Amino acid sequence: MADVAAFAPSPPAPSPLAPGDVAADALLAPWPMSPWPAPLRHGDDRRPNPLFAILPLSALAIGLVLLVAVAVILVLTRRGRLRLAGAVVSVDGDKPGGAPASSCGSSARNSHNARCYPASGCMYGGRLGPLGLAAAQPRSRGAQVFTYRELERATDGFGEGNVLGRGAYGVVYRGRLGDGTPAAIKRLQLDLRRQGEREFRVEVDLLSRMHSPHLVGLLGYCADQSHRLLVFELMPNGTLKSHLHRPAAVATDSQEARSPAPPPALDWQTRLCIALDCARALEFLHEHTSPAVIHRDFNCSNVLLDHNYRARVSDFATAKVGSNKANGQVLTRVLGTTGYLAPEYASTGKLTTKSDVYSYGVVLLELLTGRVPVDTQRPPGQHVLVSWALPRLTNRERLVQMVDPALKGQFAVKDLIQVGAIAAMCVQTKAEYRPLMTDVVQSLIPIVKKSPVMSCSSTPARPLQHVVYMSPLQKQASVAGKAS
Ligand SMILES: Nc1ncnc2c1ncn2[C@@H]1O[C@H](COP(=O)(O)OP(=O)(O)OP(=O)(O)O)[C@@H](O)[C@H]1O
Repeated sequence: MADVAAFAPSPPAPSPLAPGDVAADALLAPWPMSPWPAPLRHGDDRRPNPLFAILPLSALAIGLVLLVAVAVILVLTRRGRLRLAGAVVSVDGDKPGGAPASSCGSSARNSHNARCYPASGCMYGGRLGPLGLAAAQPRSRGAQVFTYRELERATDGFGEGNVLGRGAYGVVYRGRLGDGTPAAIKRLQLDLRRQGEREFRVEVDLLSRMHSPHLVGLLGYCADQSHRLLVFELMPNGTLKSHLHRPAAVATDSQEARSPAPPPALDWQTRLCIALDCARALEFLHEHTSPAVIHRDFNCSNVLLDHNYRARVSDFATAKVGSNKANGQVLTRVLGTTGYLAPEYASTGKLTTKSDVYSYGVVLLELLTGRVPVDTQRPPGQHVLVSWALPRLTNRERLVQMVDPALKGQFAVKDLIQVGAIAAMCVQTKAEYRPLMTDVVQSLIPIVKKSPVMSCSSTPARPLQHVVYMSPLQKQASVAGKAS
């Protein structure tokens, strides 16, 4: 009877029905839908159904098993993610199968300010297939969301004194974020047709997912009402253009116009390091992302230099995520900068990663010669850098003569010939003959490494101790300089 007492219901509340009515009521509907057996009623002397004891216990056991299963799945998923993230980081290294120069393991030690995010959402990172990684990774981690007021405070109310430069889509200000981080804050000018909105979205979308030490980092953004701002890592040494083409930069860059003295010309070693950094940036976009990203506006004002003159590629406003079609072509309206456009892209709008390779070749020529891509002030035949340089790149004597006079002959002719050959390949008229950026990287690595003062992370703005090459004219000038 003890069993019966245990399952006996509490005394019924006083009922408005007569005793006979209660019985009739119970007969009509004894919990018809319930899976549980009906409890014994007063005066019922049948033994209780044993299911009463078994079912709650089995439910408890099933619950426990489910909990353990969920916990195991969570642990396995997390391990898998970490492995994927490790692979993302390792794709950007020097050694084909070894530890990457800029991997997380070495990034803290490297003085070139390498950044990587082992657990961040690098949707496009790694040769890991287009969808698997995208599905496994969170969308974004690094980019913070700022309010307009925060960025207004960071730039002293967007004061003219903080202007770093002006681009087609807006003004870039130097700023200091609330936590003290220096930043370059780009305030986009949206016109009535909200032009600039697409560019804003593309930059946020791509840069918050792609992380490479060779791309400028997006710290955050602001989309407060009609304001659109992008917050980048500050690159203290500005654009490559401002170092290579000083007079043009002074005319357009108010910040640098106020600088007391122009910085010394970039030396040969620094130029080689910049060339390699840029090649790695494009290699990352083309080969280590899926689908490939085509920068579409690679030029020397989109190459920014950090405090060690290490280069990072910026400005993804017009970047295009390549198609997965077999021929890898994207048909698009022609955007980009005069003098850097690949001929097939300029004439037909057919965009491929090889269009970026051509633009890279032009930048390489600028590094070698110190000339701008198009200069109508020069004598006839010398207006367009590529057409002027191409026949000279394969002739040793003429190649040496075309080198930037600011280098004062301080370069190794052997290296020059090799770099000239790479440039010649990149600016070939036929896109299919141009190399892949991976090939360019692999060709540049030994040239950069074998240099006697090789240290891409050292401060470069100092003359080399040894003169590797000096033309007779330069020798004369040097002797005259020393004598005076
Ligand atoms: N992260 C940064 N750190 C330091 N300076 C920067 C940074 N980003 C941009 N700048 C400065 O701001 C200028 C304008 O940059 P922005 O990206 O808006 O235009 P651009 O690339 O020069 O030209 P366009 O957008 O028309 O192609 C640059 O030339 C550079 O001087």
